[in-house]
Amino acid sequence: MSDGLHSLDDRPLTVAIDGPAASGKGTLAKRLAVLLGVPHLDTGLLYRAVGRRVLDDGADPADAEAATAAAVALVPADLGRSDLRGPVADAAAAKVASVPGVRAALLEFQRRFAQSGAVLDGRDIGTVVLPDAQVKLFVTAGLDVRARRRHQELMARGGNVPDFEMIRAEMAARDEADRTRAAAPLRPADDAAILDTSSLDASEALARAEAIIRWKLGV
Ligand SMILES: Nc1ncnc2c1ncn2[C@@H]1O[C@H](COP(=O)(O)OP(=O)(O)O)[C@@H](O)[C@H]1O
Ligand SMILES: Nc1ccn([C@@H]2O[C@H](COP(=O)(O)OP(=O)(O)O)[C@@H](O)[C@H]2O)c(=O)n1
Repeated sequence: MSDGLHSLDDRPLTVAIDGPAASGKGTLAKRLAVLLGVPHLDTGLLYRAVGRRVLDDGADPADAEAATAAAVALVPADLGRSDLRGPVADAAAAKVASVPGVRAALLEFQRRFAQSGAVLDGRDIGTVVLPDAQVKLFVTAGLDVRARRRHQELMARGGNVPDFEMIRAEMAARDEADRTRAAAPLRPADDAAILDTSSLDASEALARAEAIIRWKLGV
């Protein structure tokens, strides 16, 4: 564990990071986990993997029964698939994520993962998965900034990349669906600190997050 960064009480240190698409929450979560010496779980991968399973079965990711069955059948190897990124996986993930049965099936795994301390990033970590997390961050950035980051990320990965306008429109639609769904909508927890990374690079965002954590933990 990093110098002086430890839990407030006897509980293992848990950090909940939520925010919209490509706000930088995964990059921050990964770096914070290294800093704190705890494991990191990218919970978006769970929904992406469920979406892929439904597509493999030739079903509609919005079909609650098919999506719930896929979530129940999820195995760790699914998270290592190479086709979990890109517009098709994005859309499928957001559709299965609005199904309550899917969310229920994934909840226990996420909580167990955090039992000995962890950093989790997603949409409902501070509100539903780990409501008692010692530190909650809501990472955000302007839509244009986020769409540019995702566009560059996909370009660097190679292959067929949708143009910027398309990425921006699909991202706005997915954010809206995540914010307005009935089941665990995307919103900051009441006790979350808001971290806007629009004009911060990844190192600056990490430094800001570390300062927030030190303040929260009083160290
Ligand atoms: N603060 C930042 N400034 C600039 N680019 C960033 C920043 N944080 C992340 N990125 C880049 O933006 C893209 C999306 O970041 P990521 O952490 O995957 O976002 P999220 O997990 O919120 O979807 C990645 O290519 C990442 O390298
Ligand atoms: N804790 C979570 C994580 C992801 N999700 C869903 O899964 C989708 C993909 O999440 P992600 O974190 O991988 O997406 P990006 O922010 O990387 O674009 C989101 O758009 C949500 O619909 C969720 O509902 N709850």
